[in-house]
Amino acid sequence: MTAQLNPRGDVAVLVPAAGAGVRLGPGRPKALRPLAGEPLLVHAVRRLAAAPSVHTIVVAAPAAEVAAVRALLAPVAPVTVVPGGAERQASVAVALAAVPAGPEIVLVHDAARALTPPELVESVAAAVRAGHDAVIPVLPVVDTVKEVGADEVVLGTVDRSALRAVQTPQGFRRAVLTAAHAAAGDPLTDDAGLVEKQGVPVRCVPGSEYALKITRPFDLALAEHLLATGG
Ligand SMILES: Nc1ccn([C@@H]2O[C@H](COP(=O)(O)OP(=O)(O)OP(=O)(O)O)[C@@H](O)[C@H]2O)c(=O)n1
Ligand SMILES: C[C@](O)(CO)[C@H](O)COP(=O)(O)O
Repeated sequence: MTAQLNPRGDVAVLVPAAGAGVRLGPGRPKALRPLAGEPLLVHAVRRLAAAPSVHTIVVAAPAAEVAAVRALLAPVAPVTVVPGGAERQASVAVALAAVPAGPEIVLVHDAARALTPPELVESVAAAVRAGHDAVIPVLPVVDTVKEVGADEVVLGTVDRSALRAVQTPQGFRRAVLTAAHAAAGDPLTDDAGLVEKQGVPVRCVPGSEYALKITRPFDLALAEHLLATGG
């Protein structure tokens, strides 16, 4: 059944989904690869559409797959599909430009984080609504972290108490994200990085283990297991 988005919602979600998935190995663009019989992107969009605050979803698809992605997502939720760029940052910029007037909170969410629960979408949006201009979900770093030289010899042990692993969705007041992308230079790996460069404080909220980024084959196997066991 096609989900309905909330016409009174205040959140637009941009979904960069144009990556190749090189680290996953040869195959179709990552967002279109199957997870328990459905493309990663379908899992991701279904969960976004289940978040009550979401008014708009814009997907940046691989340029050659725009028509296919429109057809794929039509039964899932009403979404806008645009062609993505060569870098994640460019894909986000194209999607941002396609957001209609209305939503004043914009979330950016990797298609590759296909099992992200709607509750995380809501908690990030709520933190922006509460007055934080930029919000990221984070998890503590669980391993010891070493700085290593080019010769693979350890230079030192990093104090991990101040480190966090960063997930998506990352949430922003719309004007803040728009300004950060307008000022962007060389591509960065996340949108909060662009906002940081503008001097805007970025607030952390608790992330979710289910928001793992499916990057390597092990991650896909883990996601399959999580789905099979009720994730
Ligand atoms: N030009 C790009 C590159 C990445 N992405 C998206 O950004 C998210 C995070 O990127 P990542 O998981 O690293 O995906 P890939 O770039 O596809 O991975 P790889 O580096 O292994 O090719 C993904 O949903 C991916 O589709 C995008 O929209 N446009
Ligand atoms: C945006 C992101 O998912 C936050 O962890 C991450 O930075 C994407 O990085 P990648 O190198 O493109 O996987």
